[in-house]
Amino acid sequence: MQYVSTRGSAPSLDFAGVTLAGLASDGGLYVPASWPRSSQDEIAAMRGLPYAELAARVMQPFVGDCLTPERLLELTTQAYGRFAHKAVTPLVQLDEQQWLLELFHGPTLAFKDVALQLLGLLFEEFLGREGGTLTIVGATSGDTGSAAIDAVAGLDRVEIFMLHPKGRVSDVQRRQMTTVRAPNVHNIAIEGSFDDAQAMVKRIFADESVTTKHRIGAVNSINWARLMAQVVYYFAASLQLGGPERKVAFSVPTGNFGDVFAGYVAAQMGLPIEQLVVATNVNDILHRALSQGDYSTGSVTPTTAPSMDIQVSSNFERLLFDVGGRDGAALAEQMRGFEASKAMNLTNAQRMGASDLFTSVRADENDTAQSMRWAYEQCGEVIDPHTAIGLYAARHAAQVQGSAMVTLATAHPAKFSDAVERATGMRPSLPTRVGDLFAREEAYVELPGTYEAVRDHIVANAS
Ligand SMILES: Cc1ncc(COP(=O)(O)O)c(C=O)c1O
Ligand SMILES: N[C@@H](CCOP(=O)(O)O)C(=O)O
Repeated sequence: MQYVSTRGSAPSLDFAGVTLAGLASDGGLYVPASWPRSSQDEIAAMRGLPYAELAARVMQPFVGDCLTPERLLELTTQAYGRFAHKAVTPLVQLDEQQWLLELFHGPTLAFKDVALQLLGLLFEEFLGREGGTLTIVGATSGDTGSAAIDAVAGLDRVEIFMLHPKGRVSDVQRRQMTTVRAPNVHNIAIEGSFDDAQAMVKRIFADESVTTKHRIGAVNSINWARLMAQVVYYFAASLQLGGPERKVAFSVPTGNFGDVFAGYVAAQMGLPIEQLVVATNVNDILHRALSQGDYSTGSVTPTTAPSMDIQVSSNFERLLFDVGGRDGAALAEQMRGFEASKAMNLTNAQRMGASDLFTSVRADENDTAQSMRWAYEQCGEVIDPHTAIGLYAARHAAQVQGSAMVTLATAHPAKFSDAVERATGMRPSLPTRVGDLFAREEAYVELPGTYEAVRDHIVANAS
């Protein structure tokens, strides 16, 4: 399997290459040169497989000959061995039509663990073969940071610098990052928003004063391997609910468009998906883009779902590339315009292409709280604000008769216990597996929100 850049001019790479590269050298994102397809019989034959085996089966075409099937299975078995639930991503039924897909049974209590536990192992595997080290620079609105740090803390060949927006992540999220004391982990709180942090990360990849000295890597969903691992749970849920014979719809709390793009990939692979509902909070650029073609940024409003407080949604570029006819030169031009003006209109082809599978719903803070209350009072389920936005969207999207609707439950409610308690009167407690988070000492530096300050700090501290 070869991968091409959405901006058309970076060299194509194999799976090991894209895993270590993160971002393409032309500023684009890597996608498979073509989508591997499975027949309905092949998909049906995956029913009943343990999660690690299903993962290896679904991911093998993307990995190609970079890993043998046996080695891939060893890695998925190791990655998912740390999950607290045997099913890894269990389904919970809410009513006749609504289901939750719980993605928070990993070590850091959010869906990011599903991909990052594997990505840490892939880094070790490929760096072990090639030699050398990787300096990871990442941006987080809370969950990617903790999951990535957990996955790479203590690794010999990897060092991580994680940027989070100061004061805009929950206490649990911050502590999950800043209490990890390993020599290869560096936490940075910047003045500004997640978008500011993400823009700095992308800029570092293009900064020769850094890249000539350090091999820069990515743990954000700009890294293809992240998305690939997230495709698997769409298969897992569908197969349990009668797929591939029955079509299933998914509602996905969305920020950087990675999780929902993984659903799109599952559909391209042949998994029958009825609909993908893009659920946003008041930072609703994706809702405006999908419903009106208007992809223009505003300022970011802090909400009770901080991990979705995002305006510039990295992976939307992957969708625009695929539904817009895979014209890298044209997309590069369109993205240059967007980067200059912070606004763009989708082309007709992009709008029409996206509307085949995607719909969108926006939930404000009131809707989010009400959704948490509904889940608790009507179904006995305590859910976090991000999941609540997904569930609100699932219940308000134009329904397709008869299909099961699965909301991705992206974080454990205890990561956002203040917001959950305010909405439901019930304070969720942290599972014991996260340990004594509030007793441990934190370590992080605070930097101004300028690129130069962050770059200089990384250069001065990278080994
Ligand atoms: C809990 C939670 N839900 C939803 C999202 C949005 O996911 P994505 O950025 O893949 O769209 C995030 C952040 O990525 C998150 O941390
Ligand atoms: N919500 C995310 C933001 C980063 O998204 P990613 O999926 O691109 O890593 C977070 O929790 O950090």
